[in-house]
Amino acid sequence: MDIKSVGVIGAGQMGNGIAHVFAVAGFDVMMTDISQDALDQAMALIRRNLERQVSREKISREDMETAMARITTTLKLPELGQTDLVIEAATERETVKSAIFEDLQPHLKPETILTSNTSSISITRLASRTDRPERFMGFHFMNPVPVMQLVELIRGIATDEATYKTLLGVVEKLGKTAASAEDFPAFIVNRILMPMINEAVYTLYEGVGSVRSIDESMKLGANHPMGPLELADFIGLDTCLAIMNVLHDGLADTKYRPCPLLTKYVEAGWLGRKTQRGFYDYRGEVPVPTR
Ligand SMILES: CC(=O)CC(=O)SCCNC(=O)CCNC(=O)[C@H](O)C(C)(C)COP(=O)(O)OP(=O)(O)OC[C@H]1O[C@@H](n2cnc3c(N)ncnc32)[C@H](O)[C@@H]1OP(=O)(O)O
Ligand SMILES: NC(=O)C1=CN([C@@H]2O[C@H](COP(=O)(O)OP(=O)(O)OC[C@H]3O[C@@H](n4cnc5c(N)ncnc54)[C@H](OP(=O)(O)O)[C@@H]3O)[C@@H](O)[C@H]2O)C=CC1
Repeated sequence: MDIKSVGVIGAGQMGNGIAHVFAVAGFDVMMTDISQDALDQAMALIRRNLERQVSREKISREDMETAMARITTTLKLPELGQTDLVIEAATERETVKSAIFEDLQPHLKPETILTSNTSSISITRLASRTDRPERFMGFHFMNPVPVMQLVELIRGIATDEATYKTLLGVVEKLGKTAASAEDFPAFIVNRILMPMINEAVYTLYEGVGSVRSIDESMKLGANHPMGPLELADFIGLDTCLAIMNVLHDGLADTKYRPCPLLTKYVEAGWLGRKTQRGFYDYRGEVPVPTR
């Protein structure tokens, strides 16, 4: 199937990055969210990130303006029904995602491919609640989307070969690299990355290191571009906790139990960069550790 138009659901950090890369690659993009504020902020952020690419001579100013013109926003989810490919990038909660697909379904063209950018939730289960499990896939971008090369492709049990091949072609058109993962909790990247982040939180919780010493250790001692706590703040602590819960419930193994300190931060509403406070406080000039 030839994909020309894309619908993006959720204008958070992933939704805006996904809209950005699809628009630059020449697709028409329609983005929706439940809040007009989120849509406005996302458009402003896309412009800022495109400006950054122009200033680093990654794209021309003309290409930037063409890309911006390809993105439209709407608060009306049904309007996305006419797009060729839908990418759901709303909050990492199964009830939220299922409700979105249920609301969208009556408005979909028969041939539209449905995908979810979920970090961890069963693709087979999400697909089974739609009218097209054979045209449903996990389409997992990494953060920040304009920079990260990888896209995980996750087939549910019913996904057909034509859908998989279509998405492989889309990834190629984006100039990114696809990796196939089987549909088990958190797939590949987060199955490995999230227990490491959770372990970093335990290391903090048990007093083995401070926020700063843990992050410095992994940056300078293991050559990670960001320390694990800095990365957790970057991803969003709510998302990290949601992924750990999916791993814990889905694999029924205590080695995946979320650290109580991670839970406490989320309960406080300290979700990382997006709320300006997490393992670091971002409200001042420079980030300051909160423990
Ligand atoms: C949770 C999940 O489900 C899955 C996930 O996504 S897990 C998270 C995966 N992501 C990571 O692990 C990210 C780890 N961190 C990094 O790789 C780096 O710190 C980083 C790329 C985010 C920033 O790198 P940095 O060197 O500190 O910053 P900076 O110099 O500003 O940026 C590097 C480049 O990216 C570009 N960039 C950064 N953010 C950008 C954005 N949002 N949009 C466009 N370009 C961006 C910069 O312009 C810069 O480009 P050049 O190489 O052309 O100069
Ligand atoms: N953060 C990361 O590093 C990565 C995240 N992901 C996955 O991407 C998805 C989005 O994550 P992320 O962008 O970080 O999360 P954010 O919290 O930044 O954004 C989620 C957005 O979805 C909106 N939303 C919530 N419910 C609905 C709805 N019913 N319809 C439309 N929009 C809705 C939220 O609005 P409001 O704020 O008003 O609730 C918010 O704007 C999750 O599934 C996550 O696991 C995948 C790869 C990396």
